Amino acid sequence: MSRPLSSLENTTPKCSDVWMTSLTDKYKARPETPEFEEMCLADFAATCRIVYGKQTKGCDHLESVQHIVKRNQDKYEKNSDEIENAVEEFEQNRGVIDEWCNLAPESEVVRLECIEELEARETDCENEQDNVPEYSNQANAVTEVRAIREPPAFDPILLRQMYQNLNKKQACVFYAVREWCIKRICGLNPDQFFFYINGGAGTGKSHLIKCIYSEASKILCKLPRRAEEADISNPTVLLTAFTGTAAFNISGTTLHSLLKLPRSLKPPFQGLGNNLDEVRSELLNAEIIIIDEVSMVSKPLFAYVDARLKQIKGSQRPFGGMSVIAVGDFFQLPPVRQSKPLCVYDPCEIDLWRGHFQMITLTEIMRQKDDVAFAEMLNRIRVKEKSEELSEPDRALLSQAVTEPELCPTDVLHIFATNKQVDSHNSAMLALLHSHITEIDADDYKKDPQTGRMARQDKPFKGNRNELPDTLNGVRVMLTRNIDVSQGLVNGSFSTLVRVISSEQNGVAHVTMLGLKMDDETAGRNYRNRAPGGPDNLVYIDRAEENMKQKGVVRRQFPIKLAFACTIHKVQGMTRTSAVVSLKHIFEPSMAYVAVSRVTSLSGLHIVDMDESKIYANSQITAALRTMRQVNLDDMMPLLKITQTVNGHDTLTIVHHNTEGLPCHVNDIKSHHELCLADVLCLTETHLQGSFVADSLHLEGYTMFKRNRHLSYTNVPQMANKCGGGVAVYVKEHIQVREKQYVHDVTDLEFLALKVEAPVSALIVAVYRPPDYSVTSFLSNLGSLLDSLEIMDCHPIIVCGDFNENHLSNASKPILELFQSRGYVQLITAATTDKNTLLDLIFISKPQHCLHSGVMRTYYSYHNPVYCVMSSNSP
Ligand SMILES: Nc1ncnc2c1ncn2[C@@H]1O[C@H](COP(=O)(O)OP(=O)(O)OP(=O)(O)O)[C@@H](O)[C@H]1O
Repeated sequence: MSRPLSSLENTTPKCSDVWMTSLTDKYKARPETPEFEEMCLADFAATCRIVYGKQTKGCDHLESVQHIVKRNQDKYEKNSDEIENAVEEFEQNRGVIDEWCNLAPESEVVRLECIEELEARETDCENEQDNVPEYSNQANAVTEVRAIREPPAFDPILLRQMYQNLNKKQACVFYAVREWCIKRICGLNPDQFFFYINGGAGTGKSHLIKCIYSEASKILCKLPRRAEEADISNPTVLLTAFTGTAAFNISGTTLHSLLKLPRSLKPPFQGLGNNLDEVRSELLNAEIIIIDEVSMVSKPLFAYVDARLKQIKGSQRPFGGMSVIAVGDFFQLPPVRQSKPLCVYDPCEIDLWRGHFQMITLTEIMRQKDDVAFAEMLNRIRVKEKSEELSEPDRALLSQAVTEPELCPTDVLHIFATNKQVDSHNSAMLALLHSHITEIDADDYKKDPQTGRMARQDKPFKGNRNELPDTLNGVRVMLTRNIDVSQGLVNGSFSTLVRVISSEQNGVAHVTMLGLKMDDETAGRNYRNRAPGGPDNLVYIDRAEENMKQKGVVRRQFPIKLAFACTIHKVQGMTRTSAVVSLKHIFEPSMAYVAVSRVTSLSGLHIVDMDESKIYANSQITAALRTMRQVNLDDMMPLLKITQTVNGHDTLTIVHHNTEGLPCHVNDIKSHHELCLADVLCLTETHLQGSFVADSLHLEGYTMFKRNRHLSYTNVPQMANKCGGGVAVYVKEHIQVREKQYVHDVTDLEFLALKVEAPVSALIVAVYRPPDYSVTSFLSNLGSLLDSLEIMDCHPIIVCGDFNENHLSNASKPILELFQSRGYVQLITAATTDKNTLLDLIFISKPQHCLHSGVMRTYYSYHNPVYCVMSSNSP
């Protein structure tokens, strides 16, 4: 090998001393001693330092590498043998942990149980996803496909009551989504929205989303469609939840089954493959997706939903361009597998939350609304930090529920933190209530290596599934699988085992079906009366199949387990009148809150093993929600906001609404949060007939004035005899008012005039012009009316009503022109109907008296109400 360049540069061109020996040359020339004879080149290179001529001169510190290594080993690995022995001993005996166990036995038990519980939850979760019914597997039951095709059929009467019961905050959200849908069908292309509906347990989140789902579906089905691409019956709103229980609770479907999500969410993303066309044709019309129990959705699952919707919709916009309503309470149970909740930022995961979602918080507790003190206490413990103490009043209230286990009612659900506690309670209850217990063996099959067939085993393998007690009357059981989500036969449904059906196989009785009385009477309709012996209204379930951990073994067993007690993780979303809750071994934030908030009143709650330190929230959630953007919903209920700021003593609030039928909508009017703020409520299209007024039409605190259609037309019989029309005005009882029954020279006009004398003096007239009533005749009669009002010399004059003249169109507006020619101003500027037209108008002779005006919202009429707030102090 040649010498280094630096050395060659110092030689003459004729110099022949250009070569030097390499490592190999030195190896070849190594001493012929036994030590070097045996040495390979690698060892030689590693242990023998190559010393060049120059270096040897005057160097006294030459030392072999081997020597250095040995010296360092002695220095740093002095105790290595002892350490190795100690580790081995520790592995064998776990001495340190045992020592800890001696010091704090209770904590150690809890620690071990928590590990066990977390493992169990992870298995549960796998089962959860595993058990989502497959599209093709259910030949004879109602399948998930049908659940999608046929939207949840809510009873219309019940649904109407649910709309009427919406509290103010719920109603604001409902109207916000409703308005978005109206804009969508009117072609106004509103922006995609991402709402997160937050709220403690029982604040009515599920109630609200059922209402939103129904209303949005009703409106969006009017969207123009391309017939060749989509079936009109396909859903426009997807109602989903993470768990089967939550899905059934809202009559929806699980996210997994709807979007055909794979069991493992690990990257890379798995597309729908051959199923894409089928799923796309079902979901192409969908505009909004509602996801309930979002607090249990992990970030990877959320990212999968986003990717799946992008694929289905063929759009790269977030969630494929669909608007999303995520619903849930992050202060309740978190996602499984230690994943961070969606609202907590994690730089290692795809974040679809922070940039998109805006929050709406429901605060009024509806579940415990008859026990307000309890409800308010629940709201406080929901967000209690670990370092905080319970306040004295809250401690006192909770202590009313604290009791001893032996004093608790045995027939109510017991809720524990760990599976071990649950199993022990279930066994104890079984022994207490049932003296004779037999077990239903699992049917286990194993692949025969010779025939390749699955052969039934004489005896079942031991497994992690419970054998079931064959004993009748009163055994409480819970389903452990999603048998049929659309039918409410889901993992976590409670029931009582009532009947066991057997048939003989090879001379041995073999249990083939179990008859259950479901706690939820609406569950399992299609599974009833399947057993011989006539209808008994029981829900019959069959054995379900699952792969066992042993390779090639399949088990067929009834997917139920004892349920005198259950874990806290099974009760999220449940409402009970009574429950026993143990706070022992609670191992996660929010568990205590979820458990104690299931009951409707404090009197139904029995707490055992009270431990205040177990009641705490996850501080990461508190921090994340504090900084989340809020949706501003003030505009949804403008009158509510205004009446909080004005002084009711010297203002007069006038509302007009075309009711499209007073008798059928009077309950909607009574429950409307803003209509009841009107001092003068003018209603058109009352559809009333005759002089009799039913009690139901009475609005509390109001005096009613009315004029039916047939009295309004003297010279136009075809109008007088037609159904519909009619005007009524409700005036608050404290207001001094006189009806102007006979207004001079005015005929053939549907109107009602009142003179208000205090607190604000005004003439108020409600008018209705039917769309088929000639404009010329109407204008002539309206002109006469305005003349007569002028003569009364009382201002301001307010004429409100449905004039069926669209003030948002470019067409001529003769009615507006007539009013303007008399000096009136029209106050309403925004659309008032579901077709984006402005038909409901308020004309005022002295606009300076008007403080506020605008459009309110309703759900039960094609028209929205309009309002104006008048002041007596205006110039
Ligand atoms: N506006 C309402 N009027 C009357 N009852 C209501 C209303 N909202 C909710 N409820 C009732 O209150 C109870 C709790 O409501 P819901 O299940 O919707 O609450 P939630 O917020 O979803 O609770 P959780 O977080 O525990 O699942 C239910 O019985 C429901 O019917």
